[in-house]
Amino acid sequence: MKLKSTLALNMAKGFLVTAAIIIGEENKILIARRAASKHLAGYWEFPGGKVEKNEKEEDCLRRELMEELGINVSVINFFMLNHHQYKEKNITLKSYFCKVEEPENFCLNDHDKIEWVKVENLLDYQLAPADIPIAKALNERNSI
Ligand SMILES: Nc1nc2c([nH]c(=O)n2[C@H]2C[C@H](O)[C@@H](COP(=O)(O)OP(=O)(O)OP(=O)(O)O)O2)c(=O)[nH]1
Repeated sequence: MKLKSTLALNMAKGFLVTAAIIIGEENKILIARRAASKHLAGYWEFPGGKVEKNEKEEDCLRRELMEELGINVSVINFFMLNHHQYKEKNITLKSYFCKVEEPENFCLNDHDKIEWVKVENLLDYQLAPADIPIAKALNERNSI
């Protein structure tokens, strides 16, 4: 039984996922809470999503942010890569600093809540486990 579950874990599907670290007024960062019925429902994340075949990561971010939140973002630069193994899937999470063009026009299609949060308060939220290293790394920087 143990061998079977270990095998199942090793054979879990892998995905490349992008995450946008969107910096707004007062250097606050946008986080969004995953809606019910999604994997990790109720957890807060940096918006983004799975990279499609032949898609550039920057294009994925722009597409996902438009689909999920109805916003146009400019991708500024890459921040960090981390791997995380969930029970059902492995993800390689690549985060990028982004800027939103019109912060007031949000439309929540995949999330039930968004918040602008100071870097030092990010870890007070129930973040998706893969996002905790990102929040920690942001806290370790002197400025964002
Ligand atoms: N977008 C995003 N996903 C994250 C983060 N942290 C984290 O563990 N994930 C996980 C949750 C999901 O299992 C996976 C991304 O899938 P998704 O459901 O958001 O992406 P998607 O819209 O392209 O996928 P789908 O629902 O259409 O299948 O990565 C994060 O900060 N942002």
